[in-house]
Amino acid sequence: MTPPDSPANTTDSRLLWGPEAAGDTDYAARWRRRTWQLHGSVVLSHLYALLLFVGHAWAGYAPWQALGWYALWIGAGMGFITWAYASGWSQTRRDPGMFLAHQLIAISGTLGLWMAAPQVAFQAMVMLLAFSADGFLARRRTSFWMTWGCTLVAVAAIVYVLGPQMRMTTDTPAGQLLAVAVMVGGVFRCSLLVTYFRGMQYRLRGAHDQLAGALARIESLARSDELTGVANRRGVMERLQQAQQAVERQGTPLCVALLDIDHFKQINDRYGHDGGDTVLRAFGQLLAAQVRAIDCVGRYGGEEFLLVLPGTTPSQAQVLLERVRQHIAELPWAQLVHADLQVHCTVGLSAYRLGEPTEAVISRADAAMYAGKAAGRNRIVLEDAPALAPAGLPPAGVPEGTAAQRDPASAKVE
Ligand SMILES: Nc1nc2c(ncn2[C@@H]2O[C@H](COP(=O)(O)OP(=O)(O)OP(=O)(O)O)[C@@H](O)[C@H]2O)c(=O)[nH]1
Repeated sequence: MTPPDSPANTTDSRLLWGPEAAGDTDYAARWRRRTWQLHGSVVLSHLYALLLFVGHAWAGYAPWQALGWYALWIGAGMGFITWAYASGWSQTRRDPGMFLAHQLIAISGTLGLWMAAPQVAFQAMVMLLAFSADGFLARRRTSFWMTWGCTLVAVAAIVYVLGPQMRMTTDTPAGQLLAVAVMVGGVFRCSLLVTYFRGMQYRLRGAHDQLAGALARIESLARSDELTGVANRRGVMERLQQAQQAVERQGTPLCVALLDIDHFKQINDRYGHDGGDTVLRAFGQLLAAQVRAIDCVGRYGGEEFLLVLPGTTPSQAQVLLERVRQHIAELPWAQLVHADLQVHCTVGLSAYRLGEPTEAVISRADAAMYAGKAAGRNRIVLEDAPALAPAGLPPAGVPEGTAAQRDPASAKVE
């Protein structure tokens, strides 16, 4: 019944600890409700025990006087605990669930009855064990061991002292019925505890599943780019590092490509930030659709995308990138942004060399990409290779031809 530690919101300095002390009002309300439920179940169990002892007295197995003292003791104890909960006094104790008090009242009451009416010792023992089963609920080590220690000592002492007088009340039909009722009550009380723990287990499992789901979503968000839906820089770099490790083990090829949308600033200037965002989104989604499942597309910077292509040679990568380049040109930009818009990109491609850091392969792809920009854009440049013009397009800067031929995006947006 003792609450676990809880986060602090606003604190109540009158309290030593517990949910109210930590200012967790939701948790405090839940905890109070559960405490009252448990307390209610204990009170009902005592009432049931009392009823059984009334039966025993009525059947002549126990003196009415002993029963009276028992009822008085348990009634006073339960009254005290109810007051402690209701007044908030229990919250100032180190054991706000009053766990130990519950146990001591039950154990001492049952022991008293046992001594006063040894004829019902067997029944009292069953009840004592049932009440002591609450020991499972103790959070504090001392409460747990004190409960079990007291129970063990009490049972052993009584068995040694009253052993010869102990007997089952099975010599009359009423006694048999009472013995069965006692057993049923004991088992019922234990099963209540099991049900309580089962409920707690399910609640914990539910909370755990929710947390695991939330964590998975957070992890995925931490690695994906909100605008385009592809991996963000962190995500694509992690993927590159994983690919690098596999390549180091297996010696398979690995290529990286850096794709930079040409004259993106002018796209932004002419069609607004929303138009630019639409271009980025469509660009990222097209890349993701064109690559294999083991490849990774990530937004490396503003209008720069990084492709990680494990198991791919530079010539295979060039085929893929050429296909991507053509698909980009064929995207329905007129519907997406504006009829005048044409989008193309410059790509730098490099192949991973065994033993080098991942930054090195990216830096070569970056250098190749800048070589492509310098050579007129809209082309794929392999590291250490001359930045040739793409098939079907004259190299940028060629004086003859239209502006669109030289540089479609810039020509349209300038
Ligand atoms: N709409 C939009 N624009 C962005 C985003 N991130 C960066 N940018 C813009 O992208 C533009 C990049 O411009 P530059 O680095 O000059 O490159 P560029 O205009 O593409 O020129 P080149 O790369 O030389 O062809 C800048 O104007 C940035 O503000 C974004 O998330 N959304």
